[in-house]
Amino acid sequence: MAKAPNSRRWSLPVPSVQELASQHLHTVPPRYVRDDFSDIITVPSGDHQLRLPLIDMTKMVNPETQAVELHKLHSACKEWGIFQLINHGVSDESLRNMRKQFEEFFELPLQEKKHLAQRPGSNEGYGHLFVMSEEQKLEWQDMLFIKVLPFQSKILESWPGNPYKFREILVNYVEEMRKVTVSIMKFIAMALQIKDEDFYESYNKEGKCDMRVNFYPACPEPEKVIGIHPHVDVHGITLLQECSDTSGLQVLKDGHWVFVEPIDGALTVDIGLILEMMSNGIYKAPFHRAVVNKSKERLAIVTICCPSSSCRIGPAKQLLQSGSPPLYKSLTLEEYFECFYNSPPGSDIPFIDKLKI
Ligand SMILES: O=C(O)CCC(=O)C(=O)O
Ligand SMILES: [Fe+2]
Repeated sequence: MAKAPNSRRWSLPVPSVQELASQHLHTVPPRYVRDDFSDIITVPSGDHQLRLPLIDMTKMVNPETQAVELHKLHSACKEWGIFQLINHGVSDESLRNMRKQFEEFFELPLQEKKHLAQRPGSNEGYGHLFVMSEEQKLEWQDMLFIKVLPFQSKILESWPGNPYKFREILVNYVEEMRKVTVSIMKFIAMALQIKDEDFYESYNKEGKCDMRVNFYPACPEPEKVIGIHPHVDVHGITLLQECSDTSGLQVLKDGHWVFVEPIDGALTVDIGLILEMMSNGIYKAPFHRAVVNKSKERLAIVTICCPSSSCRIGPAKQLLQSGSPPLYKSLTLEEYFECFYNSPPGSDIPFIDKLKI
């Protein structure tokens, strides 16, 4: 039996769900059956669904429409913590190319993908996150986790070399994602009336960025499994590219799980806990999860951004000048992640609470 991880920094190896799904099972194996969820709805119900706020980047740039769009952005971040972003400047070509590369990666034979399998001690690679015991229930997904920024030539080797254009396309994609992240953070600073340039510049050249690409195969009993368990993102900000029109991502809004309906070319932007802390709780990192589909697979490319490691994680000083008390502790990025990785899996709420004053 493999040695169990002693922190969330690495994960036990688990079977490939894609391989399981290819056996055309009629039922899912017990380890995937989630009796702990009673509210799994796997297809949008139509008329009465709430819709995520939609933010248009060009309207934030245009002086004539800026004030109104910034107000929308502020409300979206306060009330939802997540929104869909259109006209964000990332080219269709870049989105399409990246999607194609990841689709091709997941279509490779298992043996080929296993060249990138996670190793004990690290989350990087092909596998699963946060599996810490042989008894733990599993999610219905396979995942590739790679570090992308700050870019160093040695991290190239940990990226797929097959498909052969993968690395070149990823370098371009990440550069575009970095630009859009800095722009969003700049508009968020404006919406919060924070004048400190570090608030957004810390996501620029020294900013950290990882990618998590989730592949959710079709599932014979989708209402019995979970694609990704409810969680808040612990980083600064997450940009998610949907690769098809299959919905799966859900956000908890006023006690209800709301589907994020894919919009062609849009990015879904999700506030992470670091940004919640920096905004002194004005913005909230939302709980979200993914469900899976009976007949369709789904692929989501998730770019996870953090400020540079020299940045202090805690309420922005300008938000405290009016006498508002800090609601969160202030710590280094390293201390912050130490605290996260050493919290047991499934304990996101205690983790957040540990950071509150
Ligand atoms: O794949 C999805 O739709 C959700 C992914 C997600 O929440 C994550 O990777 O943190
Ligand atoms: Fe997430």
